Order: sequence, then C-alpha cells, then structure tokens
Amino acid sequence: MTESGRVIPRVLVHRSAEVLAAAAAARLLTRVVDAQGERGSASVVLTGGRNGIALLRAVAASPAREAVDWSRVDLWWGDERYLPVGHPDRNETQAREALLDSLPLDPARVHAMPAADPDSDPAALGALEAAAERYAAELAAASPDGSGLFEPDVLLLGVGPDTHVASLFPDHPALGESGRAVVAVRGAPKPPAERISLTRPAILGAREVWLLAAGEDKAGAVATALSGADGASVPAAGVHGTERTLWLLDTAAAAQLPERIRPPITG
Ligand SMILES: O=C1O[C@H](COP(=O)(O)O)[C@@H](O)[C@H](O)[C@H]1O
Repeated sequence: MTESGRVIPRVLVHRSAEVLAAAAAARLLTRVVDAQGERGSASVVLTGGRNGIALLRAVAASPAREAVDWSRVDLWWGDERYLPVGHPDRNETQAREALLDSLPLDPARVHAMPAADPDSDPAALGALEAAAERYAAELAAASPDGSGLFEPDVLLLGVGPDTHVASLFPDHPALGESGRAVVAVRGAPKPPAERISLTRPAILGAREVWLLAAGEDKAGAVATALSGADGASVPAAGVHGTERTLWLLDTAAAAQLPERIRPPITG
C-alpha cells in the first residue's frame, strides 16, 4: 500500500502464454470458491481479447471448475464490441463459446452488455448511448445493499498494445469519463468503432483487478504502464483494485520491464 492508500500492483511473470492462462484460471477458480465461502456468491467481470478468452478456455479445461457453485456466480463484462447478438467478434459470444455454454450458470446472473440491433446502423446516434445507460442501470440494480456501488470480487482486463483496457483507449474522451459507470465509446481506434465500456471509476470499485498480457506486442505497453505513467492518458496505468492489483504476464510481455521492477519468472 502506498501513502495515498493505493494498493501497489503485484507482478507475476509466467514462462508462456499457455502457463499464464492455466495459472490465472487456477487463481480465478480459487478466488471464486473463497468469495462464495465468505459472502455466499461471487462476482466476476470478464474481459475480451486473446488472453481473457484463453483464461476462460483454461477454466473450461480445469477439473477444479467442479469446486465452484456456478449457480451463485454473477458474470459481468468490462467492455463489449457493439455488434448484434451472436456476432463472432462480440466478447460475449467468444466467452460463451470458450466457457459459459458449458457451465450450469443462472442465466439471470449472466449480465451481457447490450447488443446492436442487426437492422440498424450501430453508428446511428442514440442507440449506443441508451445501451450504455441500460447497462449502468443493471449494475446499479444489482448492488447488494442498494447503494449502486459495484464491488466485483475480480475484474479481469486485457491490455492492448496501445495500453488500452476494457474499451478505454489512450487520449479518447471515454477515458476521462467520471460521472457514470458505463460509457458509450464512439470512434474507437480498434474495430469496431462503436463499443460499450465500464469507466475508470467503475473499474476502481473492484476488490481485485487483474491485468493480463502475453506476447511481445504487449511489452511496450506493460513497461509504460508499470513505470509510473499517468493513468489519465495511459489507461492501463490508471486502474487498480481496492484490495489487490495483479499483473499476470508471460516472459515476452514482461521483456521491456525495467530491471528494478521485473520479478523473477514464477513458472
Ligand atoms: O478489443 C478488445 O481488446 C482488449 C485487448 O485484447 P487483446 O486481444 O489485445 O488482448 C480486450 O481486453 C477488450 O476486452 C477487447 O474488447
């Protein structure tokens, strides 16, 4: 913990993307079981992207998934590509294929972000903004004490090569959104241009934030974010959990970390 009360991130480096996915899956399963033991249920915010989906595949492959009571797990998304239901590029579609369709989840507890109307132009003014507002209302309604505070047990984030997390991109106005929990993102530099994202203040409510990055294309972003960059312009530098912040990397993504903060490979 720093003097400002911020939790210092812990960085773990695994020997490959496959080991990273398997280790993160084991960690997630344990965290969910522990949260259910403590509070009766667990809430997890999923991410899209290759590392987030690899983690879900690793959960699907793990016999330890039987240790979880999946009917008492709430699933949310940190961001979504605003595309029609079932579109292969939707984070929801990929998560369902990788894991969710094989779990005995309570459908009422699977909180996918709204999808675009297949018969309308997703860029048309209004619908995307209304979709973001609906998701914000869903989040507020689900807060356990009615306070509207969103405190998921684990919030997963992929890290883009440009340091984006969820659909908060560097120098995009959505990164500075402070008055709401969910924001409509237009003009995203990575397709599709229309997206929905949790805002930085919403992410900061999570008990644990885990940032996942594998591959050499992520090395620059990881080094920048962990070297004291300003979270107001470098999205990955500005997110943390209230109890814990974990950076889960493979050796390639950790390759440009300055030596003073590069931990030994954990396995
Ligand atoms: O588009 C997105 O990208 C990020 C990062 O994805 P990656 O494939 O570069 O790891 C992801 O975290 C986000 O959920 C997704 O919408």
